[in-house]
Amino acid sequence: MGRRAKNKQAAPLPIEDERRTGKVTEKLHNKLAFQKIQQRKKQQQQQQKSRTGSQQQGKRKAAVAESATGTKDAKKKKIEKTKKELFDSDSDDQERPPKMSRNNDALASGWDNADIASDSDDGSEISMGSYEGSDLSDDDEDQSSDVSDSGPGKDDKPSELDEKLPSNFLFDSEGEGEDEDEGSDEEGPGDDEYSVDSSDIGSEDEESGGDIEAKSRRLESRKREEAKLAELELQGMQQQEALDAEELRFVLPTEEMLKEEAENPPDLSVVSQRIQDIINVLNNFTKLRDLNRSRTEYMQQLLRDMAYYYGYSEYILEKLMQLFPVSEALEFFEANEVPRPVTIRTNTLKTRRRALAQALINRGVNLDVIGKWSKVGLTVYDSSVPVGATPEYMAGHYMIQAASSFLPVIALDPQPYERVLDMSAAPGGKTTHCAALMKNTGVIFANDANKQREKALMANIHRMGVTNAVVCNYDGREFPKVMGGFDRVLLDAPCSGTGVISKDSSVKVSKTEQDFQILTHLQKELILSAIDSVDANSKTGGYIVYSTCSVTVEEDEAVVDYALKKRPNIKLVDTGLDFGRKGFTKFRGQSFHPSLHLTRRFFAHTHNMDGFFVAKFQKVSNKIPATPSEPSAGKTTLVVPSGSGAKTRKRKNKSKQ
Ligand SMILES: C[S@@+](CC[C@H](N)C(=O)[O-])C[C@H]1O[C@@H](n2cnc3c(N)ncnc32)[C@H](O)[C@@H]1O
Repeated sequence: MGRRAKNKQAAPLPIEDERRTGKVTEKLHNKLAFQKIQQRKKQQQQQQKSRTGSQQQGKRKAAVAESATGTKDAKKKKIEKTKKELFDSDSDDQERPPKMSRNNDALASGWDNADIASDSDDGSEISMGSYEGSDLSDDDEDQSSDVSDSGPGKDDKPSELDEKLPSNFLFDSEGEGEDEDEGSDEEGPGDDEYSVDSSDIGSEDEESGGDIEAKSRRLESRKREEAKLAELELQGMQQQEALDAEELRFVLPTEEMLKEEAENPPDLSVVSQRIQDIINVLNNFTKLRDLNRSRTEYMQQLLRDMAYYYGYSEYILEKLMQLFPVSEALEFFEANEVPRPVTIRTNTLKTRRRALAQALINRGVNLDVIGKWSKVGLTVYDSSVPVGATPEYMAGHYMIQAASSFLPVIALDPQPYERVLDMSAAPGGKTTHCAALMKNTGVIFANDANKQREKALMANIHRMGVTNAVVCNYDGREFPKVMGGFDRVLLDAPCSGTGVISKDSSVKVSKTEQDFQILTHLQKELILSAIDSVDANSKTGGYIVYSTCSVTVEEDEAVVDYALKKRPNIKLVDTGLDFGRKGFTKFRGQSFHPSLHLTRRFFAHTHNMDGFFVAKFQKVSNKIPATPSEPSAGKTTLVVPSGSGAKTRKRKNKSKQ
C-alpha cells in the first residue's frame, strides 16, 4: 500500500525527464504508441507507393473515387481492424505457453514497449536502442515465444537484451494506472509489480484474495490502455486523412501566374492536368479546397482552362457546361472532339435494307445495322469506296444521314395519304424520310426560307424518287396564312448547332449572345406558326414535332415551354422514342411545364449520335385562346445554317429572297 500511495502521488514525468531517466510513463507510452502507429502507416504507404509506382494521377482518381461514404467505410474498417489487432494481441498473450512466468509476461510487455520505442525518432531510443530492428509490428507473438523460450524468468539469468533494459522499465511501462503503478524506482521488481495480463487470472496465485483484486485492477488497467491505443490509432488515421487531403488539395494559380500564362500559354498537357485537378476538388470540395478560394473561383478557372483546352469561347463553353455535372461536361466536350460514325438511311421507296447492305458489302463497305430502334439505318464502319459516290447512292437507294436525324421523323410518324408540312426542309433528309414512310402518297409541303439550300432539297427529292413532295419557299412564320390544315407539321428548326460541334467546330467560337437571342426569338415564332398550321380535327394526326440539333435549354425546353404557355390548345405527348434523356423541367432557377419530361435529349457522349432535341405535341383544339403579345419583331429573321450551325441575318419585313 505504501508503494502504491507513493506512486499515486508521483506526478507524470515530463517527456524530457522520461527520456533522461529512461522511465516510461503513461504519457510517453502513449506518445510512443502513437509514433509507432505513424511509423507503420508510413511503411504501409511506402509499400503502397512502390506498388503503384509514380502514378499520381491514378492515386488521385482513386482518392476522389473514394467518396464520403467510401472514406467513412474505410475508416470504420480501419477501426474494426485496430480493434481486432488489439483483441488478437490479447489472444496472443493468452495463448502463451502456460510455462511462461509472470516475469516473462512482464518482459513480453516490455518488448511491446521496446517496439514502440524503437519506432520513436527521439532520444528515448538510446535506452532502448538494443531493440531497434526488432520489428514487432507483426511479430509480437513470435517474440513473446522467444521470450518464453529464452528470455529471463524470475530465476533465470538475465539475457543480454534484458540487461540493457532500464531496471524499472517493465514496471513503469506496465503499471500505468494510478493504482497500478506499483513498481517504483527504488524498490525494483517484486512479484507484485510484474505486469499481469488476463491470462494470469486463474493461475497459481489465485488463492490470495488480494492477488485477485490486484489482477482485476491490472486487467482494468490493461483495458484502459487498449482503449487509449485505439483512440491513438483513430487520431493517427484522422491525421493521415488530413495529410492525404493535403496532398490532394489543389491550389489555384495566383493572378501573377495567370498573367504569366496569358503571355506564355501553358502546354496543353499542363492545362489538361489542371482541369482534372480542379474537377477532383469540385467533386470533394469541403475536403480538397484551398480554404482561401471559393467554389466560384475554382469554376472560373475550370471554365477558362476548358475553353482554352477545347478551343471554345468562354461564353459557349459556360453555356454547355451548365447542362451537366462537371465530370460529365468533360465527357461531353471530349465526345465533341470525335467524329460520329457515318450512318445511312435505306430509301424504302427503292430498296430494302438487307439488299442495300449486301450491295454495299460487295463493294467493300464494312457496315452493320444502326440499332434496334431503326429498321432502315446502317452504320458504316469503314469503306474502300466513297459512300457518297456509289452507284447505289446515285440511284437513290440511300441517304447519308446522321442517326439523330432519323429521330424527329420517327416521332412525327407520318402516315400514308396525309397532308404534311416540313417547315424547314432543306436539304431534305427528313422530307425524303417522311415520303418513304408515307409510301409516296398524300402530300408533303417541303418548305425552306433559303432558296439556295432548296437546290439541294430538290436534288435529293429527285434522287430519292420522291413524288409526293411540293417544294416551296416561304418564311415559316408566314404559315398558316399561306396554307394550313395539315395533319402533321415537322419543325426541324434553325438552331445554333451546339449538338453537332464534332461536324462543325466553328460553333465553338462563332455563336454570340446576340445570335442566341435572335435564334430563340425566331424559334418561338416558328413553333407557334407550326402549331397553328395543324388541324386539330385531323382524323389521323393533329401532331407537331419540334426538333433542333442544339442542346441548349433556351433553344429546346424554353421554346417548348413558351409554346405550351402561348397555345393552351396543345399538349406534349410521348415522342415514341424509347431512348434519350428526359427534357429538363427545371433548369438554373427556371421551371418548365412538368410535361417537359416527355421531350427527349440525345448526346454524343451518351448515345453516340449528334446532340439533338425532340418534342412532340398534339393539338387538341383549333381555337387559339387569346394570349399576351407574341414575340414578333418588326423584321423577319432568316437563319441560314452554315454546315450544321446557323448564321443569322436580318432582312426587311416580308421581303422574300
Ligand atoms: C436544321 S435545318 C433543316 C434541315 C432539314 N430539316 C433536313 O433534315 O435536311 C434548318 C433550316 O431552316 C431554314 N430556315 C431558316 N429560317 C427559316 C425561316 N424563317 N423559315 C423557314 N425556314 C427557315 C434554313 O434555311 C435551314 O435549311
